Amino acid sequence: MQPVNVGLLGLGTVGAGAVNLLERNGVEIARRAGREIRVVRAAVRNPDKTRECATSGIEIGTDCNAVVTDPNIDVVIELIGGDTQAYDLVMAAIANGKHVVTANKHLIALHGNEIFAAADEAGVVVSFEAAVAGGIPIIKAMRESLAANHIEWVAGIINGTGNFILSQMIFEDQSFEDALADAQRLGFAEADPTFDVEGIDAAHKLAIIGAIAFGIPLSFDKIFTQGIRDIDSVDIEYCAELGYRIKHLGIARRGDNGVEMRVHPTLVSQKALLANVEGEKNAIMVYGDAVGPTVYYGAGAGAGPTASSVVADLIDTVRIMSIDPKGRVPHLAFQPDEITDEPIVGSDDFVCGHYFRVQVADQIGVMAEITRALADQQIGIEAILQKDPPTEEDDARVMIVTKAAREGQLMKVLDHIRSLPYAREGIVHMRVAQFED
Ligand SMILES: NC(=O)C1=CN([C@@H]2O[C@H](COP(=O)(O)OP(=O)(O)OC[C@H]3O[C@@H](n4cnc5c(N)ncnc54)[C@H](O)[C@@H]3O)[C@@H](O)[C@H]2O)C=CC1
Ligand SMILES: N[C@@H](CC=O)C(=O)O
Ligand code: NA
Repeated sequence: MQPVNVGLLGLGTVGAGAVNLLERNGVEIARRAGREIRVVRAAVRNPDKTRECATSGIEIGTDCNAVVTDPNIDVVIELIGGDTQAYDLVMAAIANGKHVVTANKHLIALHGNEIFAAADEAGVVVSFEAAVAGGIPIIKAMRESLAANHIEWVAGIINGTGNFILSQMIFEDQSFEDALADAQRLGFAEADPTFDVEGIDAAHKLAIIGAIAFGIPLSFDKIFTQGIRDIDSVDIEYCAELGYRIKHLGIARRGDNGVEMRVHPTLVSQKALLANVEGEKNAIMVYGDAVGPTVYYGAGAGAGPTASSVVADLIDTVRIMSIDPKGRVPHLAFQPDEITDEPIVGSDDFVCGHYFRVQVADQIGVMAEITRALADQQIGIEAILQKDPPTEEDDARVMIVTKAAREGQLMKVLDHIRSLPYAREGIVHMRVAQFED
């Protein structure tokens, strides 16, 4: 049988990782795919740059359009990132009848609805396992292996760079900036690392997870998004005393009013599996009504792990090239005409435990006032910690973890505390994870 010809867009961290993997495991990969797979052409920005992979046998140029229109190419792998040029190129590849593999969550989260419709129309597949949690086969697990379940919630650490930074700050005493620089050097970070530290990359991934879990359109712009930049090391310490780790989580959950989709720093019980996921590792919990909780753990970033998913998608693509398009696994798990809009709830309706840190003048009655404000909103207390601040001698710091409560009610409490004459400026608020392993 004729080999399958692949055209590559971008030969950076993941592109080189994919070429290396195809080279190293080529024989075994061909035995699995049923055909030999060869990368015949690649478009790069700078052809003179030294690559992290062998390039013999690959025609290297700078014209991406020439790759996506090349009649000799069967599958296009898009690894340039971003959602402008990548969008035009992926749509052009589809229009030219090519199957596409991409690791680009930014592209899928923002334009996936349109891309998948075009792919279905053209009878080609667009695969994107590497786009969510790098090397962890979470798309396949949710789209195929859990297909019998009503999925109730998904919660996970889905940005390797952010988790790496938090781990380095806690265990290596590294500064935020130094840890981010290391993540960039190691190839985990996005081209624009603000995507990692501001939670945007995690929100891209959560949009994909939510669509696949609940049969809704990709809804990136409706996701509540907070990053890790404002996490203060004192809160890391206080939360540890209270029995929690701070993790940056993406959470998608079906509630009574619709679907909750949120990305933010979260207090996770130290005993929970997710609390103990370190470095660039990712872990995702999926709760299905039949299967119960399941956990998927592994490397969420880096050349090898991401290439593992890219090449697995490529093998799948080769296997299904001869199958009738109607019989293929749907892009977003649900048949295209079964995807329904559901309301995505606003932050006032999030229901979870809350952590807040407030600094107050150390006077009699202050604590009673704070606990009364919580009681007035029917919010129970899980734990309280009081500490002296390092400098202001007449002040006290109060840290409270509440029981599950509607966020709108908690906000009323915080507004009330802010209005008290003895409350200092700047209340820190984080949410507490509600799931159990
Ligand atoms: N690095 C990682 O751990 C992971 C990356 N991804 C995704 O994989 C994709 C690629 O990421 P990396 O390989 O890390 O990025 P990278 O920056 O190392 O590589 C991208 C390459 O594409 C080239 N490029 C950009 N625009 C181009 C154009 N118009 N024509 C030709 N070449 C162009 C760049 O020069 C660069 O060499 C991104 O979408 C990223 O979000 C996904 C999962 C993990
Ligand atoms: N920058 C991303 C790469 C993988 O998706 C991350 O750090 O998780
Ligand atoms: Na994945």
